[in-house]
Amino acid sequence: MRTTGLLGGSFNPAHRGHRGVTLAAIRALALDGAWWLVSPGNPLKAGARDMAPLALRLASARAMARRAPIRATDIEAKLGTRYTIDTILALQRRYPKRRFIWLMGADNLAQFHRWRDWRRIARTIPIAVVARPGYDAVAHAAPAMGWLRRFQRPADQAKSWTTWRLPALVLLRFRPDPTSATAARAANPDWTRQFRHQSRIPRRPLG
Ligand SMILES: Nc1ncnc2c1ncn2[C@@H]1O[C@H](COP(=O)(O)OP(=O)(O)OP(=O)(O)O)[C@@H](O)[C@H]1O
Ligand SMILES: O=C(O)c1ccc[n+]([C@@H]2O[C@H](COP(=O)([O-])O)[C@@H](O)[C@H]2O)c1
Repeated sequence: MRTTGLLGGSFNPAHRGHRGVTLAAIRALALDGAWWLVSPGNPLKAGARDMAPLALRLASARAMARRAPIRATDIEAKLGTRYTIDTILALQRRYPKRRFIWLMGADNLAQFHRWRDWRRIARTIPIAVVARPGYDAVAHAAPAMGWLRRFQRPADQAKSWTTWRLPALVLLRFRPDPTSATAARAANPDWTRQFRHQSRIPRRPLG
């Protein structure tokens, strides 16, 4: 049984924080690897004016995932899903022999109650939340935590996540990484330029 972490995101662009927290989560959860689901469009960010085209965000994610057990994918575009609940159900159907865990940063936990069918997501897949600088208090006070807290598992048992009854939530704390795509865009507003020539290269399918 292969175990895979799923990190959904805009990756506008991908940065070292994505790579660092994914590698740390792979270790903490004893995963075989992780897939980055580069979103065709976060439903809560519809109309964001500085959102680069999917092909360029995917190219940046592939570059950042290089030489790591991480696959950067546009699988949501291929599946035709945009809402996380639909993506998870489709992936579980398509890969019945694989066990998935949903990874997200603490900032996303603060918004989680606004996601479509968020309680159903928690009943469908275990969730690992990664601490993010500045979001500790926000995450603990997150509206979704009012319901999720009772399903929280100790971080020192994280490696046994495949045995957990759902819902199950674990809060992982590594050395917090302050990197963000907002800061990366501010430092390099023209970041898409370096990926323009790579964005049409096809990749082998997920195994
Ligand atoms: N430095 C980080 N520490 C912990 N989690 C992170 C970090 N950077 C990104 N993530 C998580 O990775 C996922 C995808 O993030 P996303 O692509 O939106 O990057 P971002 O840096 O949060 O972007 P932006 O600054 O544009 O909001 C989210 O679950 C987010 O919480
Ligand atoms: O399903 C939803 O309603 C939903 C609402 C907001 C965000 N998400 C997902 O959350 C992930 C993180 O998005 P982002 O833009 O914060 O990187 C990404 O996979 C989105 O598709 C999902």
